[in-house]
Amino acid sequence: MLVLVRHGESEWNKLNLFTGWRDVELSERGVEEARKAGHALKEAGFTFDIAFTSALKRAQHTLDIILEELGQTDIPIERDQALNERDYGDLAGLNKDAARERWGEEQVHIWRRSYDTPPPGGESLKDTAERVLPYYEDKILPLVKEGKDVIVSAHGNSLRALIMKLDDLSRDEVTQLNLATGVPIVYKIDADGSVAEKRELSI
Ligand SMILES: O=C(O)[C@H](O)COP(=O)(O)O
Repeated sequence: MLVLVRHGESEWNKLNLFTGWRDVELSERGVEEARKAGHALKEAGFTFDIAFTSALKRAQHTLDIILEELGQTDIPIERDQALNERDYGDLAGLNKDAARERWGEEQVHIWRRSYDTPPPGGESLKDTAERVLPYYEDKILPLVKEGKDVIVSAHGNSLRALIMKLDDLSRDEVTQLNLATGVPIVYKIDADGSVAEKRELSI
C-alpha cells in the first residue's frame, strides 16, 4: 500500500508566495493539518514500514508529525531532493496575485498547472516528473510491490507528477489536478505495479 500526502500549509502558502525549493516552515495551521492527517491514518488503522520525504522541512515536519500521531517515529525515513517541490525559478518569493497582475491570469495558470511550460528559470511539471518518476520506480515501487506499506510526504507538484503517472492522466487532465494540503491519498498497488484502488482519507 502506498500513501501520498502533501505537506500541511506552509508559512509561504499562508502568505500566498511562490515557494518551490525555498525551505520554509509549516504554519500553525499546517502543523494542525499534519496532526489531523496522522490522526485520520491512525483511526483508519494504518501503519507503515518505511517513509519517504523530500529535502525540504515542510514535508519532513509533516511526516514527523504524522509518524508521532501513529506512534511510529522509529521507522526508516528516506529523504531525497528528487521528491522536492518543482523549482519555481524566478517566481520563488513572489506573491501569486501580484504575478497575475504582472503577467496575466492565463500565463500564471500555465506556469502553475501546465505539463511542459516551465516558469522562468524553473522546472515544468515534465521536468519535475523526470526526477520524481525514476526515484519512484527505483526506490519506492519495488518496496510497494513486495507488499510493504509506504508513506510519501512531499509537495503539490512533485506529487502531481507522480499521480499523473499512477492515474494515467493526459497532459490536459493534469492541468485540473490540484492537491489539498494534509489529505492522505491511499493507493493499493498490485504486484505488477499497477493501481488496483485509489481513495482519499476523509479528514
Ligand atoms: O511552491 C509553491 O508555491 C506551492 O507549494 C505550490 O504552488 P502551486 O500551487 O503554484 O503549484
